[in-house]
Amino acid sequence: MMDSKIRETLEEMAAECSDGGDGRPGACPLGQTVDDRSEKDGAGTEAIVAGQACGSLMAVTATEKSSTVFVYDISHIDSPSLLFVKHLSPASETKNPGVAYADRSLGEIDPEAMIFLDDAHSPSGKAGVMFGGAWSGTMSFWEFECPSTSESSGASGASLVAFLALVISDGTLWFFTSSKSAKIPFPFPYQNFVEVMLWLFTLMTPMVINGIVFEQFSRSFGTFCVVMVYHAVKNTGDVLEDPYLPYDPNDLPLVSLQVSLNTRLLAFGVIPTEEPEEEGEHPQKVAEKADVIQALPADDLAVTAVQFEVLVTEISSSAAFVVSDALHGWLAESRLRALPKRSIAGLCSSCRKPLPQEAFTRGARRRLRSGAAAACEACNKEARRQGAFGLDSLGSSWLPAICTLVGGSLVSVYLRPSMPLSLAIGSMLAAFCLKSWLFGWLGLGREPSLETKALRLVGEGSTAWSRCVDDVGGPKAWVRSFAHLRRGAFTTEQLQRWWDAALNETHWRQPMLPNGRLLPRSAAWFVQPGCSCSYEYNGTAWPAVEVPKWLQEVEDAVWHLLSDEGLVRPNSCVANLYADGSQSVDWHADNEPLFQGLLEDCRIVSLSLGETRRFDLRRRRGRGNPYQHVDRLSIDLHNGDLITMEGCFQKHWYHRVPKAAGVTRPRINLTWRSITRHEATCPYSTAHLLQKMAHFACCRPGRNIPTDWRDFQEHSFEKFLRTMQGLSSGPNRRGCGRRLDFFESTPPLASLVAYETLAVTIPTSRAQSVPQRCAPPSAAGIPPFRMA
Ligand SMILES: O=C(O)CCC(=O)C(=O)O
Ligand SMILES: [Fe+2]
Repeated sequence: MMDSKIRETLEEMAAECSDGGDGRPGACPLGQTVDDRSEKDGAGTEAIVAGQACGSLMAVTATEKSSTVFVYDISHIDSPSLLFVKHLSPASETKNPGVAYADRSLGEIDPEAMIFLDDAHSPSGKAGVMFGGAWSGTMSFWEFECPSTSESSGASGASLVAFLALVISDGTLWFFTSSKSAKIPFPFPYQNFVEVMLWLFTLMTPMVINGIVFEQFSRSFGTFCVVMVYHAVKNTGDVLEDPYLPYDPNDLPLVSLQVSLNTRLLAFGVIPTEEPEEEGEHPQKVAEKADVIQALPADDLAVTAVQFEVLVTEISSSAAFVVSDALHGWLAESRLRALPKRSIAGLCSSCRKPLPQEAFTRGARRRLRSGAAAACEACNKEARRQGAFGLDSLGSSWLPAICTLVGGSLVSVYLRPSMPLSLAIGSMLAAFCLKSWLFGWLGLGREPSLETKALRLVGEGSTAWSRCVDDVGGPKAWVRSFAHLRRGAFTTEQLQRWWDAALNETHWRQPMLPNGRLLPRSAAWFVQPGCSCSYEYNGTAWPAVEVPKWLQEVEDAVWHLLSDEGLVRPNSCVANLYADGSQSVDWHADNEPLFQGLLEDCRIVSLSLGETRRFDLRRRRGRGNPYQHVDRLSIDLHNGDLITMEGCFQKHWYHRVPKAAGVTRPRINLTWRSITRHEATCPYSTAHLLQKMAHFACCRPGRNIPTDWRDFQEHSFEKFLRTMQGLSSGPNRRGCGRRLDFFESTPPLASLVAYETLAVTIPTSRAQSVPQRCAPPSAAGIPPFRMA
C-alpha cells in the first residue's frame, strides 16, 4: 500500500522525460527531479547502526531523502572520522527507477531500515550493512572492502606520498633516458647537433616559404611564425630538460667566453691575471682594467654574451650577403663578356633613345645584363631627382644586409631575452636577399626587355588604337604590360546583329559560387573544335562548348582588323552578360593556368556590346613590379569598343567592371584569349601533341623537321600537323623503316633557345613609340546603340 505522500512523489516524478534512461521517453531519472518536501524535512536520517569492520568500530547512517549513506570510524569515540559517503542508488541518477529496478541496478531509495552484520554473521564472511529501501521496495547487502594492511596502517596521506614518489621516479627515469642522448658523442654532442639543425631549419624555412607564398606580408609573417615557433619549442625543451640547473654541460661556455672577450677588450689585449705582474710595462693600468671587469655584475655579462652571439650572427650573415653580391656581380660581368656585342647595345630604358656603346658604364652594362634598365644620362639625372635611382644603386643585397645588421643589433639590444626573434628577423631578411640574388642570377621571375624578346602589339604602327597602359622597362627591371583601346571599328548594323545572336543563341549560365552567392553576371565559354578544356573561375567551371557560327563571324570581323598586325588568332572566348548595373565583375586578373598570363606574354582582346559600362584598371604592387606606385585608370567601354590586355599585363595589373547605379540595360562582353596550356585530358595538350608529333616524325630524319616553336607555343596545331603531313608525303620522304626518337633529334630546349636567340635580332618599331594615355571617350565616335 502506498501512502498519499509516496503517491504524490511518484506523480511528481512521472513527468514525461525525453529519455527515461533506456533511450525511450518515460518518467524522469531521479537525478533530474526535485523533491519539493526536502527543504522542509531535511535529509532525513532515519536510522543508525554500528559494528566491527576492518579492525575498526564503524557507525553507518543513511538519509531517507537522498539515499546517501555515511560511514564513520568511531574507534575513538571522542574523535570520530568520516571515512566515506556513498549513494545507495547511483543508477537512479541516470535511469528512471522502473528501468533501474527492471535491470536489478536500482539499489535502495528511501533507506528506512538497516542492520549491521559483522564478519561472523555476514553471509559473505565480510562485515557489511543490509539496507531496506522503503520507496524502491528493495533490500541489499553492502559489504566493507578493507584496505591492505600496509595501506591501512598508515595515515591517509601516506598513499598520496607514495603515488607522488612513483610519478617523480617515472619522470626521473625519462630524464635520465634523455640525458643519455645528450651525451651522444657523434657527430656532435646531441645539443650542438640540434643547434646546427635548427640553424639549417632557420635558413631553409624562409626559402621554402618564399617559394610557395607570393604575397609579401604573408610570406614575412609565415616565415617569422614558423621560425619563431621552432626556436620557442627548442628553448622550452632545453629548459624542461633540466629546469633546476643554470648550466648544461653540453652548452658552449658562453658566459666565460664573454668574460674572457671583455677582459681582452678592456685590457687592450693584455690578459690580466689574478696577481698583477710584478714587472711589466703598465702593471698599474692592467690592474685597473681587471678591477673594472670584476665590477661588472654577472647578469650584465650574461646579457653581453647573448648580444655578442647575436652580433656574430648578424655580422656573418651580412658578410655572406656582401660576398654573394660580389659573386653575383662577377658572374653577371662574365656572362656579359661571353655574350655577343649586339645584345648589350641598346636603348635607354626610359626615353627609348638609342644609346651609343660608350654611353654604357661598366655598372650600367652590368645592370643591363642582369635585366635591370640602363638609362641615358638625362634620364638617370631625372631618376636621381625623383629618388628612385639612389635606392636602386644600393644593389639588390646591400640594403637587406644593412637592414639585417642594424635591425638585428637593435633587436638584440632591446629584446635581449628574445634571441629567436632577432634570428627570425635576420633570417627573413637573409631569405629575401638570397631569393633576389638567386632569382637574379638564374634570371627567373624577370621579364625580358622588348629587345631581348620581341612582342607584337595590337596597336603597333596604327593610329586607330590608343595605348592606355604602357609599362615598359622601369627603374629596376623590365616589365612588359600594355593595353590598347579602339573605338568605332564596326558598323551599327554589324553590332546589332552580333548583339542579337550573342543574347539569344548563347546558353548563359549564372552559377552559384562556393560562398553560396550567385555569380553577379552570366557567362559562357567557347573553344576551338576538338578542345575539351573547361574554364574555371572563382570555384565554378564552364564546360567546353565549340565556338558557334555567330561567334565565328564576330571573331572573323575582329581578326580582320587585327590581321594586319600579323597576330595569331586566339582559340577560346569568354562571354559575359551583365543584365544591368547591379551586375559586375570584381578586381581580378585573367591569370587562369590555361592562358599562362603570369608566366608568358598573353594577349586578351575584348569586345563590348550594348550598354556602356566602366572598365577599371589598377596596377598591382609586388610580384617584381618595379613601379612602386599604384596607377589606376578608368575607361568607359561603349557598344563596339575593343580593348586589349597584352604582354605580362595579367601579372602586373588587375581589372574590373564595377557596379553602376542607374544602368538598367544589359551589356555583353566577348573576350578572346589563347589557351597555351591545355588541360591534360584535352587532345591539344602537350602530351597528346607530342604523341602525334612522334607519330608523324617516325618517318623523318630529325634535322628535316622544321619545328616552328613559336607555333608550337601558340598551339597552331593544325598548321603544324599540315607541315608534318606535307613533309611525310613530300620529296624528302625516305620510307618508314625506322622510328625516330623525336627528342634526340630536336630537343625542345635547344629549339627554344634558338628561338630566343633569333628573337634578339628581330627589329622592333617600338624604339620610337611615344607612350600615350587614352583619349577621353568622345561621343562622336560611338555608334548609336539599340536594344533588341
Ligand atoms: O566585361 C568585361 O569587360 C571584363 C570581363 C572580364 O574581365 C573577364 O571575363 O575576365
Ligand atoms: Fe578579366
